[in-house]
Amino acid sequence: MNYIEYIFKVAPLQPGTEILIAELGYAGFESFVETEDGVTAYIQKDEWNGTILDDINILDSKEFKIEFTFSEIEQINWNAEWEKNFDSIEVDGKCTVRAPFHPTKNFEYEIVIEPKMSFGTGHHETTFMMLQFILENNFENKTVLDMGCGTAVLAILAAMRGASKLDAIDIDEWCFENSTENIERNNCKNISVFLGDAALLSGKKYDVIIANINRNILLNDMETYRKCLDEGGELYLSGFYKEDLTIITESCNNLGFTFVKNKEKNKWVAAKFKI
Ligand SMILES: C[S@@+](CC[C@H](N)C(=O)[O-])C[C@H]1O[C@@H](n2cnc3c(N)ncnc32)[C@H](O)[C@@H]1O
Repeated sequence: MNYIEYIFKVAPLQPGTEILIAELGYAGFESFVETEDGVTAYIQKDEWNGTILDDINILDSKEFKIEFTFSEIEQINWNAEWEKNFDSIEVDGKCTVRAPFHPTKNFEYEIVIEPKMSFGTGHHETTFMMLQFILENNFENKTVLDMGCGTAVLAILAAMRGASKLDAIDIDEWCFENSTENIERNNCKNISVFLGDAALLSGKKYDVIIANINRNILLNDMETYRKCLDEGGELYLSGFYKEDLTIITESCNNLGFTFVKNKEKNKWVAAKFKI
């Protein structure tokens, strides 16, 4: 499979690189290697088009100077790239997310993720805050949907926290395959993975829905999430910026959800709602 490789030089390096990676991730770039002066980002050639950078706001920002070149490259050894660039993370002293090549750590919850090209290593603010929510709340004997599962890291932690049965759904074939591998690797036998979108949810019911996707998809699929939850159901959302919390909350309120609390990290938000 061929990829398009973008080499970005970013000044000032931080927070420019961090913001750029977040925006590229949401535009569809699938893997990032941080370099001394910026970041190299990859997207599969068949998912690339010439307008891919049109919505990357930081490129128009006067605060940062960003230069880039791009070219087509052939197959990449992702594991070698990740081994060079991926550190394990720790969440609130209770949970670690690491790759198979990291040494084992003595945490209450140890998640092993082969990240490859799927989103969901815990490094992104939205994943991190959702992991925090899962650690802080009761998942014992709950049925859970992880919508937009990426690597399935959220479903895996929810399973470790006692959820009884889980569905993990992603629209991206690579994420579907990667989630399947990660679930097996973490020995979570009660998680089923599906390739698709909210259309798969017709007639389904859960106690908890976790969805870290993006503002527009969350708004679009909110009514479907509502239909999948009964009284007492919980909804955890992320993948949107601080300024979008109002519109997300309004959409939830219109469907009968009550806002419970939110978290903020850099410019990202995660929020909990209840029905
Ligand atoms: C921001 S990532 C989150 C991954 C992981 N849940 C995490 O928290 O790190 C969003 C994921 O949603 C998937 N996605 C995008 N649109 C979707 C849709 N309409 N339905 C289901 N999944 C979708 C993407 O493929 C991507 O893996």
